[in-house]
Amino acid sequence: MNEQAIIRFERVVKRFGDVTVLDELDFHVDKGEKVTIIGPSGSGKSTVLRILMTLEDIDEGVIHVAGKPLWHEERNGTLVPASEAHLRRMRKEMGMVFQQFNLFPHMTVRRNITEAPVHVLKLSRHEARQRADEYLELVGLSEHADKFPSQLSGGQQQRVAIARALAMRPGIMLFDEPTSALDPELVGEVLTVIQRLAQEHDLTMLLVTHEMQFAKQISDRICFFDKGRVLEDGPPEQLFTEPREARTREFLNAFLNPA
Ligand SMILES: Nc1ncnc2c1ncn2[C@@H]1O[C@H](COP(=O)(O)OP(=O)(O)OP(=O)(O)O)[C@@H](O)[C@H]1O
Repeated sequence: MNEQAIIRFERVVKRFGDVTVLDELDFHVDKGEKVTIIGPSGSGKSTVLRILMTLEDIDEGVIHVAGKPLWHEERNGTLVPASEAHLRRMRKEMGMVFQQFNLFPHMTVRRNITEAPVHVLKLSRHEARQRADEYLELVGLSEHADKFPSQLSGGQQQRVAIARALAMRPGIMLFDEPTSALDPELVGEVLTVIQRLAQEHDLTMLLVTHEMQFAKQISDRICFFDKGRVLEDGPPEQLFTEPREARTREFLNAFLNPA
């Protein structure tokens, strides 16, 4: 067992009806590690992130986040299903950036960022505003603070979504295909922000992306998912150039040399 792990899945099963999406998944991310999940469509990549954000529950197994069970609580030495209060506490450990930016359309950019710190962390409006401005600067959008999301490009909206997640100061950031809804010319600005975060901040990052070149640059480790399990993982220089498994090779060949 890996004691460094800040995220640890142990024999996690997730089913949707008759379909087993995660099949006794063992998976971990160490503190400070940048990990990218790649794999075929339907292999369970997004489900892993959605389970971590408590948007989906699990059928079997145990997940630990920051040393505590996520979907369970310890009562009298045994694990029982987590209460809503426990899930709320655990959610604060993580921030998530979705494919669709999910900003509140009727709020300004700054307000989008201050809402959760005020309501969840109980910061004063003044503190939350200062914090919002700090993160808007980090994502290069200070001059857009008073605009509404519809007045921004997709790339800018996604950078606001990143600032919004960071404003909760989570130890772990989850990115679910953060550039796949963007026009190609807007992908770079979002990747640049994520890359800067990876290099300059002491965050644990777990990313699902089809941007292989980017994954190679920022990741400490790549996990190849197949049928709800990690088929193989390794540092990018190894996994992209000398994958051990035939399935990984097939996937990478099809991906890097589409017909
Ligand atoms: N809420 C749901 N209800 C029913 N089935 C679902 C639900 N969410 C996901 N699935 C199914 O679970 C499987 C895994 O989905 P998931 O989104 O995790 O795959 P993925 O590896 O992220 O794929 P992609 O690269 O296409 O996004 C898919 O077959 C999907 O159709």
